[in-house]
Amino acid sequence: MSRPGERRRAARILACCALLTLAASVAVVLLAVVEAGPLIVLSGLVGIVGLAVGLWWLVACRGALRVCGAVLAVGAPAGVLVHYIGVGVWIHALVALGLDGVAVLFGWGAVRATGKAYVMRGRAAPPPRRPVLIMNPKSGGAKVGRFGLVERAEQLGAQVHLLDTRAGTDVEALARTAVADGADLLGVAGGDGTQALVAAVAAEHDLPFLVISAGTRNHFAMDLGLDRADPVRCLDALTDGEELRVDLGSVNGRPFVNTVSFGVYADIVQRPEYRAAKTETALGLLPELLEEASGRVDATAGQKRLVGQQAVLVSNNPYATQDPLAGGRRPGLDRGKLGVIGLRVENAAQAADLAVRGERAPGLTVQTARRVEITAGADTLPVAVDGEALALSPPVVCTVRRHALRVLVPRVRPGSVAPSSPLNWRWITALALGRAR
Ligand SMILES: Nc1ncnc2c1ncn2[C@@H]1O[C@H](COP(=O)(O)OP(=O)(O)OP(=O)(O)O)[C@@H](O)[C@H]1O
Repeated sequence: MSRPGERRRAARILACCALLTLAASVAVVLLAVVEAGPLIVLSGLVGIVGLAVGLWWLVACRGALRVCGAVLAVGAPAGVLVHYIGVGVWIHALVALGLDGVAVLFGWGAVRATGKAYVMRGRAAPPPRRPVLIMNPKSGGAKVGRFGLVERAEQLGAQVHLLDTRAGTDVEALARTAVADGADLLGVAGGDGTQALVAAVAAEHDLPFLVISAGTRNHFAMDLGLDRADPVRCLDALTDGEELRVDLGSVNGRPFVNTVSFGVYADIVQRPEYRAAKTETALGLLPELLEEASGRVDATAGQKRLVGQQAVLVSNNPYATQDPLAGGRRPGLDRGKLGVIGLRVENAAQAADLAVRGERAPGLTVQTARRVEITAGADTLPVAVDGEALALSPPVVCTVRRHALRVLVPRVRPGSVAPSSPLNWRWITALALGRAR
């Protein structure tokens, strides 16, 4: 489907389907209200509030209140379900939820058909002649060995350096030596922290950088649209690649590709016991960390001041926070902006407010900025940079360098591209009526 006329027609059909499905969902809810009375709407709302309050008590309190929180967090949604079963509308609820999901899918289909979905555009790039790849044999549960990455990379003409995980390797120095020896591409098979360090050296020398999804989380690879299930596919870039220009973050001069966290999360990941027992460690520390004034940070994001935040997340390009289909993803890595999410929740009422009103609640700030400065009362601040635990001296300044990094990616990438902004139903309606520009 390449011609504009055909695309427009397809977009209009999909927009009509989205609106019809949404209307069907509303009709099902109205039918349920007619059959069972308006109390079911109130019941749903009470369920959401109960869940939020329960979760707050679970994470922020200890002892009996924590137990009550766990019971409430499970009991509130279960209570709603029992109520809906009792009055015979649970099928309505399920069908309405399902229809909402389908409506959103049609909506995004319409957006994509118009070509309005944000896509990072690659440009043709010649294959590298002297690629050097740094591989971490331990990352991602030994993916380098399991997927035979060394052998495959060497078959494709790359020189491979394995990290010495016993002694520890200075990856930055290794990358600099490779450049001095004539590498015309640097690449990493490993975690995002290692990716960032080598990416910065590549950016400094204006060399292309190759990301191989051999880490545990591979968030950078995910938002580049790379295959996270099979890291071998990332090596296709060496023979059939294209180049993306993406942004590189910097926190007090140290590079980052994904996120920098301040506040409770950064504090928790500093603890040595965290790696082995994530949930237990978090639950053990959260009540004090959420309460303590000393752990709070202030942030200045562009013109906006965020005071006394329990957690601040700064990301290399903003996350699609409102998209149900794109949650936890960045639609583009090339917009020259930092995403900023600040959280300040003092009590159960504010947690409930957050659950009901989302981004409109005062406890949550979501915005973008080109520079973010974090200050705190303490001399050193725990900071998680791409998941790595560090301690930095405040003020901590995060900036982003637009298009600083050339990333060589396979021309054919299976990773889907996340939509760029929340679905705009007014625009979808205009599209369905043939009035959208
Ligand atoms: N520069 C290095 N030199 C030697 N060993 C390293 C180095 N960096 C990491 N390692 C070792 O490799 C292990 C895994 O590394 P890393 O945390 O980067 O990968 P990962 O946990 O799979 O990725 P991520 O959690 O970022 O997705 C570390 O626990 C450490 O033992």
